[in-house]
Amino acid sequence: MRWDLFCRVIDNWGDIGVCWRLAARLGAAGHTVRLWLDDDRALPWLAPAGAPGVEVRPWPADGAAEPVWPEPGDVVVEAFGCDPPAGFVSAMAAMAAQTRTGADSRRAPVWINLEYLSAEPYVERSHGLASPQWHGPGAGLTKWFFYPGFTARTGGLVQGDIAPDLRQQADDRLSAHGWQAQAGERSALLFAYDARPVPALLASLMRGGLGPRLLLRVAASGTLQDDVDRLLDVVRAPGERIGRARSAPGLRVLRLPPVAQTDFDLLLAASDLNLVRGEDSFARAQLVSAAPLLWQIYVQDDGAHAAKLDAWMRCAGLPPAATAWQRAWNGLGPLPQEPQEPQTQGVQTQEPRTPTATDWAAWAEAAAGHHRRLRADDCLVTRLTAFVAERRARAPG
Ligand SMILES: Cc1cn([C@H]2C[C@H](O)[C@@H](COP(=O)(O)OP(=O)(O)O[C@H]3O[C@@H](C)[C@H](O)[C@@H](O)[C@H]3O)O2)c(=O)[nH]c1=O
Repeated sequence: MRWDLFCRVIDNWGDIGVCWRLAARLGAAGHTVRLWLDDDRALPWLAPAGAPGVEVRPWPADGAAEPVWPEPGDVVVEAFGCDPPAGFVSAMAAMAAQTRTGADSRRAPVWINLEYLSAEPYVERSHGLASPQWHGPGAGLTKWFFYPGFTARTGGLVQGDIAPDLRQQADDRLSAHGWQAQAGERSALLFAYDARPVPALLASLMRGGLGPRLLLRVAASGTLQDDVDRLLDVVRAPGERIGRARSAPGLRVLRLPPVAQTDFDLLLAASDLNLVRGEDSFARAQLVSAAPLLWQIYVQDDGAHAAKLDAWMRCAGLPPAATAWQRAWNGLGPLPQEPQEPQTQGVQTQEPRTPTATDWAAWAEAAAGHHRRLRADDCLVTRLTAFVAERRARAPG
């Protein structure tokens, strides 16, 4: 099928990261995709080689004159409710009108709103719902909500071909760059918005079974690289990327440049712990790696991110110490080794508990189980194409 995928880059790299992954996967499955982007500045490093079947087209800035839009394809996907341009939607509506009057045998495109990923219960309830359009250029059309998710009653996750020997491939690739861990050293990938609790978190994790020696690979993170350097005391002599951390003995730090998304997957696959953020790196880490992950969630002004985090932790079956580390990483609770404040007068205070290697082992087991369950599911692209085929079958012509 021919797909038009609209992506508005709001901030960071999640919008383009999610859309590029979907576009590339659709292309790999034999579809053709026009990816309409309002900001393609990340593409030269995120997707330097492009992808078969995917053509990137500019989406003119708001207020700029709209181009003469080509005829819409079989499916139009707007990512995260980004509202495709009025001229394009008018063209969709015109196709639908001609189909209805029998003036044209082509089908109007199926219009999908690809939503945010969450493990919250509303996702199963809302997945696949119709949103009839009453006003504006799309009046008369129906937009369909498609929710990625972690269960069979959602749209699933973009999986694609994940090679069984990905970890080996990853280790080889990292060795070629000199980014590999040394013998007896574990490795973690840090991709974060905010580096504030990093040294204390790492010290706690290393005491809790991740140590005694750790290589921390710090991914490019946009604006926060300097913070990470300062907090971890990274040595910044020319050509020297190895550093040391103030509060975590046994830690070696490697600062990475931005890498292509396919290489980013290898970094995730090669690490014993992934500290990921946003949506795409978070989703990907649990698919390409059986190792534990810590998710730095995108903060929402109304605090809704806390419920979103809790829902995912339940779905991933995180054991107690992992839950505490996860909440602490997001500023939602203390680190496991810190004394707990009594909640109410008279209630016995929980003893401060230092995490142990058992905590790490329990977490690793839970993470591996969650990874296996996800990998047993089919790909979002399979579910999306089936969903589209069903809509087309119900509205023939
Ligand atoms: C560091 C790095 C990232 N990447 C890619 C991986 C991902 O596809 C992408 C990062 O996207 P994310 O992990 O989603 O994190 P993110 O935080 O960058 O993105 C987002 O989170 C969403 C929840 C918000 O709605 C978005 O607006 C956005 O903030 O960048 C590389 O390809 N190479 C790299 O070196």
